[in-house]
Amino acid sequence: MSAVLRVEQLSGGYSPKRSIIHDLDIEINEGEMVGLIGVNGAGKSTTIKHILGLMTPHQGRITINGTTLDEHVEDYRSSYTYVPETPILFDELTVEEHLRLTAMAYGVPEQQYVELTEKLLERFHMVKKRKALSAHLSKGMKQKVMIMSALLAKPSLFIIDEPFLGLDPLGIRSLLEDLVEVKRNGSAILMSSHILSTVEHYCDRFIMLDQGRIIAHGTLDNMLQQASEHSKRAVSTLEEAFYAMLNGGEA
Ligand SMILES: Nc1ncnc2c1ncn2[C@@H]1O[C@H](COP(=O)(O)OP(=O)(O)OP(=O)(O)O)[C@@H](O)[C@H]1O
Repeated sequence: MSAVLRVEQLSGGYSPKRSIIHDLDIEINEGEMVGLIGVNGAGKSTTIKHILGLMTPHQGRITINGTTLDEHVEDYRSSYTYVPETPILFDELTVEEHLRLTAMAYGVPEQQYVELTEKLLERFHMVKKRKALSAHLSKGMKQKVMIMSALLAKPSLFIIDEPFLGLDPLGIRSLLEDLVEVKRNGSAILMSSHILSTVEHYCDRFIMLDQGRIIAHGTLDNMLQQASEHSKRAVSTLEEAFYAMLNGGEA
């Protein structure tokens, strides 16, 4: 397996004098889904903004497919898609026009665009809304447009910030099933979420942040073991591990 995303000794923040995230090392390989977890303000979004290239690190190096943003800005940016927590769409474009725009930006071949678009509109129950302006969509539907665009682009790396909140149960199921397929096809996924009972079953590894530092990482078994050792009691779910690690050792 080769690393799609490699973050080495990353520190960064909003002011040059004060780092919010500290010495982060993250590696995500082809075909892996990694969950980024932590309490509000732990530094998940700040980490993601650095990986997206929206913030300049104070220290450290970030590569996607071996390339830094500074080396090849276009290669770097076209290697990932980002699904933000709050959908960002063009009000005056329809659902289909958003998908078309994504296909153009990521160089998706026409035949693939046509086939995938039909499949995605059906999978996400959006066929009837294909001609709707995004301004007229519900919050969850807007989220689905972002997700469908990401899936259409088929990048090496998916960066997904808290995807479940606006989605109905059918949408969540479709997203998770599609992410499993995305992994099977060799892409890497970094997903931030507070819905631990869901990510527990889908992520291959986890990174737990607290005050901008990694306090636990590894597979579910690794996390449970670290939390058990930390709290000196048996821990059997990711949610319990979360409490045990962050709540003064109390599970
Ligand atoms: N634009 C900003 N300017 C200055 N400080 C910020 C900014 N955005 C976030 N912060 C600070 O950075 C720290 C980490 O915030 P961040 O948004 O990365 O947390 P998070 O883990 O994504 O939280 P949440 O789960 O609430 O989304 C917090 O202390 C926050 O106040």
